[in-house]
Amino acid sequence: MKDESQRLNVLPSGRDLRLPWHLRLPAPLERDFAEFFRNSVAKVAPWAALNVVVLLVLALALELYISPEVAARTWRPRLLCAMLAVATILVARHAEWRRWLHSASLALAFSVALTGDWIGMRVDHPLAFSLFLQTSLAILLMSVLLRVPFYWAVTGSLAMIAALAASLHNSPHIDHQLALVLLLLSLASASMSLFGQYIYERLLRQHFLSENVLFQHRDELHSANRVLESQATVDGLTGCLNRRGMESRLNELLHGFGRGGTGERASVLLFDIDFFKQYNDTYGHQAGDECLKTVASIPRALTQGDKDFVARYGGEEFMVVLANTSLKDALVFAERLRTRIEQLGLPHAGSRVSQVVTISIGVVCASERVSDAPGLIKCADEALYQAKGAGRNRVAYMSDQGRVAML
Ligand SMILES: Nc1nc2c(ncn2[C@@H]2O[C@H](COP(=O)(O)OP(=O)(O)OP(=O)(O)O)[C@@H](O)[C@H]2O)c(=O)[nH]1
Repeated sequence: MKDESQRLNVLPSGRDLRLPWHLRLPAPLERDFAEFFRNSVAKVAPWAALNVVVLLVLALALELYISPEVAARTWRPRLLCAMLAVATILVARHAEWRRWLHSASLALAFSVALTGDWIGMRVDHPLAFSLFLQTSLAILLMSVLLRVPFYWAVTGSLAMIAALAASLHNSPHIDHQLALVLLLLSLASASMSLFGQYIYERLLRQHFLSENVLFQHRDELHSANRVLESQATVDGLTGCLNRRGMESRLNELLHGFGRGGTGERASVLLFDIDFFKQYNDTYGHQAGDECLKTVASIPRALTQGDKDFVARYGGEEFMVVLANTSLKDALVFAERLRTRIEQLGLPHAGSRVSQVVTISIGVVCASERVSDAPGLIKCADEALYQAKGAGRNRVAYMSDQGRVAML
């Protein structure tokens, strides 16, 4: 019972939206998410990188304030950071380079952190230790502004704090107590930013999953609609258009032909299998179905234009519409169709006109006189009726003047 309901419920449900605590999604979704994430990061990366440049300029101003000598010694690492920030902007701008975006962001964050540590070790000034706090700043930049994926951010933060600890250990100006305070401060800001990063990425993944499920719903609905649409316009037995499909295609094709509309001249052929009732009576209804399928396959194979089509008009009555075709050409087509079906040689013992299955055809071409679908069908029907009356297995047509004649 449960299996049955699962089978019927092909659309994803709310349960598919649940996200595990570790945030990882199944492999194909994870790949799509990575792409989605990079694109979302790309939107903020230029601003984040610009932010870095502004911070570097402010840091330079601070150094100049401390001593121009300090600034003179630190321009190289600052320049490297600025260059990396600009590189990050460039990477974010090109879709094909974006897969390097997170690596570029991490490189930038490391440079910011290491620059601070490096300068801090060399500046002999009580304010020097503030430069060590760039590790915390870099972690914040990386996690919040540059949006490095959570697991990368955790690894990157640990590496930066380890680098900070090593720098502090080697710095002659900073005593152990101050070093511990700096480390704890960095750890505290790193945990805060990582927590924020975790929440942010969770929300982003949730949003991505919801969108994904919505898209799946939309695709399922589209394909269901396509199936329904084709079921509504195609005849199940012969695969031709049904009457509804025929009417809409014919109206679309003619659309105001002869009255300044966008439609074009078309010829309509209506044909009917001769003595089909007797065929059914002689060979049975199932054989009758097979006969209908075989007969329908001939005009379908003969029509070539994109806009031409074959429709099952009624039980054993079919319609062929030839777009942009004159009456003369339509009559050539009709005669070829009649001959091909006769040449199939399907035995028809009940027929009074032949030993094999034959058809009668009525043809009309759109003109100033008749240019709409109902008018053309009526004329083709009238010609078909006369073809039957004249002995069947023949083509009759209605001229532009409205007279029916035999081919
Ligand atoms: N096997 C089968 N027979 C069908 C189908 N649809 C309609 N028919 C049969 O087609 C026959 C049509 O009979 P009529 O309208 O008298 O036409 P006819 O016997 O071909 O006579 P004429 O058109 O005057 O030559 C009927 O016996 C219907 O039962 C179908 O899908 N399958």
